[in-house]
Amino acid sequence: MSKIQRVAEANLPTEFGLFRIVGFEFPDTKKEHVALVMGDISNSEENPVLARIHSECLTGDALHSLKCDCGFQLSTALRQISEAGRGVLIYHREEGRGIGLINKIRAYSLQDNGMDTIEANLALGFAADERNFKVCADIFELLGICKVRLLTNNPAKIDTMKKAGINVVERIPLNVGENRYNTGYLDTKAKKMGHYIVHDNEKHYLDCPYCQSEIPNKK
Ligand SMILES: Nc1nc2c(ncn2[C@@H]2O[C@H](COP(=O)(O)OP(=O)(O)OP(=O)(O)O)[C@@H](O)[C@H]2O)c(=O)[nH]1
Repeated sequence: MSKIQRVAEANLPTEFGLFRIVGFEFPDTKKEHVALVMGDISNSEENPVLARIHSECLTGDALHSLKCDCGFQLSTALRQISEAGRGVLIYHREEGRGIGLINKIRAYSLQDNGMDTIEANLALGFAADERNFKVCADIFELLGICKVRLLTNNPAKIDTMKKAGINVVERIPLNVGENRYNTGYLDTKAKKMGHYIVHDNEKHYLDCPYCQSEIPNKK
């Protein structure tokens, strides 16, 4: 498979401020991803860039679903980047953890009947997570970024970045939008996928190797 290429860019005013939107495309498959960029990101070696890898979730990001935390994470990440005046959000077009929108709806139907988010994927013949985050490392590279402070609860994103040569100097938790419709989903991600989800404030400090410096009063 060919490597993704940077193919287009323009200004994108948003409710969180003025971003540049940069478009990326695989020459052979025409598969597209985008990044929203704010501020001067050219000097990440000296000043690591606040960054978010956000996988596509039409239901959460655009249709205000409460079944997941995606829409809340998207707006919070854009707000945090805007407040910092500098950062990048990669909008990673891997809907439904890579199974696509219609299959995610099929998975939701199985969840309506009692399965959790992982069991539903497996029952449909997919892996728990079909995403490939390597393309996001390639996008960071095309943007000239080598060091990031990553907004995420997902250890797989950090591992893939590190293996691909993107230095994650800090993990910044993104625990927002918990509600009675997504508590089970968040629990499953924590228990079965190792996500650093916090219900009580201490937990992720203890579990997350990237957050050790934040442990209050740690000896
Ligand atoms: N298959 C499936 N996908 C889901 C479900 N709920 C949400 N998703 C998808 O899960 C993905 C969540 O993306 P992210 O929020 O970037 O990733 P994450 O793995 O939760 O990691 P962080 O948010 O960075 O902690 C999106 O692609 C959603 O469309 C579900 O029940 N089943």
